[in-house]
Amino acid sequence: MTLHLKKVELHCHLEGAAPPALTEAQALKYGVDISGELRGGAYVWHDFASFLECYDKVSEVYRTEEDYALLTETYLDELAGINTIYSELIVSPDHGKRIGLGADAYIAGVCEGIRRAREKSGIEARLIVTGERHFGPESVIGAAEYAAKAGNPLITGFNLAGEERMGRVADYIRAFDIARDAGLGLTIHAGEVCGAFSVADALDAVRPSRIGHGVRAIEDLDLVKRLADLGTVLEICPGSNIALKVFPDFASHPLRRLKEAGVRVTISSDDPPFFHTSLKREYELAAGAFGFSDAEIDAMTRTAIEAAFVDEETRKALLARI
Ligand SMILES: Nc1ncnc2[nH]cnc12
Ligand SMILES: [Zn+2]
Repeated sequence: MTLHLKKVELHCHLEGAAPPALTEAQALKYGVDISGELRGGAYVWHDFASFLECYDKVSEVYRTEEDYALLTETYLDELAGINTIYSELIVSPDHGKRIGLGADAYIAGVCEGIRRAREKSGIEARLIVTGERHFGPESVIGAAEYAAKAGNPLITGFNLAGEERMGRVADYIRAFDIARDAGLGLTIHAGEVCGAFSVADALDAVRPSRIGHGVRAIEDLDLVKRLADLGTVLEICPGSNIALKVFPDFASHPLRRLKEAGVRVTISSDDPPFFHTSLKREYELAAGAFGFSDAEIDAMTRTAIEAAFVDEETRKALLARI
């Protein structure tokens, strides 16, 4: 039982958190046939590529500022209900553009959702703008430029997500330079679908303070030592990794081995309903399948706050609550 533990989440894609029932209602509202992507209350995909396609299609039924406010509020309310005090949501202005809403209205809706949730429960949230590799390198630069120029105090980070097998991290350096120059925190999806080389690429080309997943670093023990020495924080999403068959089962998942090697690890849910998980379940897995004590779980939560893309005053206030 982990309900009593305060929780923090650093890695959750907003559209990836869309409850199937809400998506169903949205599809009905707009007369969109979603039966290829959502059946029997579950999202339908069979591998990483088809997951990304499903994700993009599901995103198309969130079309207005209010749709995004509702989606954000719904997810943050769920998190607050399990004792979560801080959440970083990965948002993609490109998804807003693709449905004709536009990046500004997309972000305005998300910010309104944050405001509503915070008013009810006090949950604190920040946004990480992401570029999607499968939308092409130019769009990733566009996402970085958008994040840099937005002047929105809730946008505090920049990420690279999407099809990891498309290009190498070095192809996206310009986007990260733009984000770094704007003072945004940097994180990169690496070592999820691709092997250890992808994590090494991220460190060589960008050296972000955090890496999304990074779990396949375990294939190269020198790289694991490098992560530990650098203090790079891994945003680990065990349920996602098992659903995507990155590892066959929790017994072979490297969360504990990475932690014991001195790597700074945290736990998140990634795209919870797509992967039949939730932040609640990820904390339960940490206690159950991985056998971490409450003190060890609290230490990971503290690591997450230390690595959060927030101002120092907020960080201090959050740390005081663990
Ligand atoms: N797990 C994941 N990896 C890469 N890109 C994503 N976009 C949404 N979920 C993702
Ligand atoms: Zn992710």
